[in-house]
Order: sequence, then C-alpha cells, then structure tokens
Amino acid sequence: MSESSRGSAEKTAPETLADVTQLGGTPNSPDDPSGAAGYGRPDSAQSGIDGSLQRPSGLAAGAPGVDPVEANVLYADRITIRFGGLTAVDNVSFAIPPRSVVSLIGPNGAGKTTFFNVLTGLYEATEGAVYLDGRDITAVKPHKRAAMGLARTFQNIRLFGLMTAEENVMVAMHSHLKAGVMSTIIRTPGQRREEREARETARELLDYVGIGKTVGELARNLSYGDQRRLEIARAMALKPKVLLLDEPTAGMNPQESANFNDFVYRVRDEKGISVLLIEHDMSVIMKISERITVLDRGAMIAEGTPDDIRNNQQVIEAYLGKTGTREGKRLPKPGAAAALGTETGTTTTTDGEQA
Ligand SMILES: Nc1ncnc2c1ncn2[C@@H]1O[C@H](COP(=O)(O)OP(=O)(O)OP(=O)(O)O)[C@@H](O)[C@H]1O
Repeated sequence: MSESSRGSAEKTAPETLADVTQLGGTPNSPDDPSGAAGYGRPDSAQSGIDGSLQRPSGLAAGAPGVDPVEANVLYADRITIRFGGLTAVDNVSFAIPPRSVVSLIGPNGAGKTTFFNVLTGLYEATEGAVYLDGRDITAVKPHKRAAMGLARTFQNIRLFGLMTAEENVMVAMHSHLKAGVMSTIIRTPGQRREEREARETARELLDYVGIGKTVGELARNLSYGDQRRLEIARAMALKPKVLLLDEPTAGMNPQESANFNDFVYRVRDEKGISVLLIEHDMSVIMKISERITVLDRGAMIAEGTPDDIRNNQQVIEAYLGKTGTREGKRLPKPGAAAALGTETGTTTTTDGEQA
C-alpha cells in the first residue's frame, strides 16, 4: 500500500481487524515496494525439485513426537522462495490436518499467494518440500497434484464461459474418467455409461454447492457468487483431499458469505475434505477457521486459533503498522485496540498501557 493509502486507512478509523485488512493492509516488502522487481519464475530449489529432499529431520509442527508429514494431510516443510534479491517466503512450515478448516492471512505483499502457489505446484520453492498424504510432491506438476487430491480455486475466476455449468464440472472430471480417445470417438457403451454417470455426478455437485438450478446455464451468465460456487464444484469434481480456496467470498453479498461458512463445514464434515482459505474478509476468516497462520513480509509471525490471532500484538502491528517506539519497544497505532475486535475494545501495549 502506498503512503497515501496508508494515510487514508488512519483517517477512516478501522473498527475491527476486518476493516483494517479491507483497507488494504501494509505495503509490499520494503525490498520491493513496487512489487515489480524480478518478476518471473522464482529461483528453483538447489535440491528437492527432483524429489531428493530428505524427510524433515525435526518435527517442525504439531505435538511433540508426532511426525508432521504423517499427521497432516498436507505439510509444507521449511519453504523459502526467492525472486532474485527478494525473499517472498522465508522458511515457513505449514500444516493442514485431516478434516480441518485452516486459513492463511497477512497484509498485502506478505507472501500468501506465493506460498499458495508453492502448495499447488505453480511455483517451485527455492528451498523446502511439500508432502501430500505423507508423499513428497515437491517435484510433482500442478495437474498431477490436482489428480492426487489437491484441488484449488483461483482469485480470478477461471471458468469456460461459453459452456454450461454442468459441462464445466464434467470437463473438470476428465482426469478421473477412464474412456480413451478411440472409445470417445466411436462412443462405446462403456463410454456412454461413463458420460451418463459423469453428468449425474456433475448435477449432484452443482446441487451440493447450492446452484443446482443453473445446470444448463452458460457459466458466463451466472451471478458472481454462483460462478464462485461453480468453481468450487469443479474443484470438488477432482475428489480432493484438500481444497485450496483463494479469496472464495470475494464478490459475494453478506448473505452469501454467511451461507459460505456453513457450506465449508459441510464439505469438511460430510466429505472429509480439509479446506485452506486465503481470504481478505477477516469476519469470514475469524468465524470459519480452526487455525490461522499469519505471514508478514514473507515470514510466519503467528499461528493459532482465531482468538490467539486476534490478541497477538505482532499481528496487530503487521496490519496496522507502528506509530513509533518507546524505550526501544514498538507500539501499535491508535485504533489497534478496536482492530482486535476484543470484547472490551481495549488492549495492552508492549509497555503495559491501554491503547
Ligand atoms: N513472480 C514474482 N516475481 C517477483 N516478485 C514477486 C513475484 N510474485 C510475488 N512477488 C513479490 O513477492 C512478495 C509477496 O507477494 P504475494 O503476492 O505472494 O503477496 P500476498 O500476500 O499474496 O499479497 P496480496 O494480499 O496483495 O495478494 C511481494 O513483494 C511481491 O511483489
């Protein structure tokens, strides 16, 4: 965020942590305020891209004595990504337990999208490894990760606008269908049966995400909220173990956002799928997440329950910036207490004073 927009954030006196982030958060890394330096592929790992990385020697996350690779459906071990001179993600370990809803948050430029892209395989980490269901997938390409159970949606919706909702879901199922090229051309009974089943599954999924009525409508004619749901239906067509949702409530109205919370829990409880969200709407994040990881300037600064995060001084500072220091200690800007959304509306500074 620029100095001018930071100024406007102060003027509008944010009431909650949600307000703070809606206002745009803090600037990009000071190393790259424009965000433009060295755009392109990140520096690749010196080791590990060929899958040769060793299992994590330490138990970087979770209960003592528990191997995080085995205990979690997805585990990212000490991920670092450099773009030229800029370290966008710095030695971050991250766990998604089975049947869980977890979130990744942080101010603008914190490294969320970059980290997300490492999980999905779009970016190769400079250092570190990613494990899905105990398997090292560091060297696995994105489409193969998707077929292995790591499905995602995009910040900018990606649908086939001139296909119907049903066709969009059927296309996504393609990797799970058995029919070969010849049987598709001559339409064998087996291929026809598979297509019929795929159509049924597509309809069930559209029903499941709450847009069953749109089955024959062109994707481009759907409302924004329904397009987001269609994207989720497409991701679920991959029968994922983990669903990675990038800004899923963007463009949804308040009622749609509220329904979305219930929907995510249903996905977790009924389908046994773990869900990771990157989301700017703090009200959604705080309500929905079991655990939250906070990045700031590429580093992980906090991990915990929504209450832990709401009350974490470093998190407040990361979102609000600092007004200055006293006796060498950093103080939050005025308004930080309100930003916490605590019951009392007050918080204690690092000097023990009320902000
Ligand atoms: N391909 C790239 N090449 C060079 N620098 C990059 C690249 N992608 C991201 N960066 C830089 O890495 C840092 C982290 O960016 P990233 O987009 O991951 O942050 P973010 O937390 O997702 O931000 P936002 O909330 O604004 O989307 C930023 O300084 C950004 O400019």
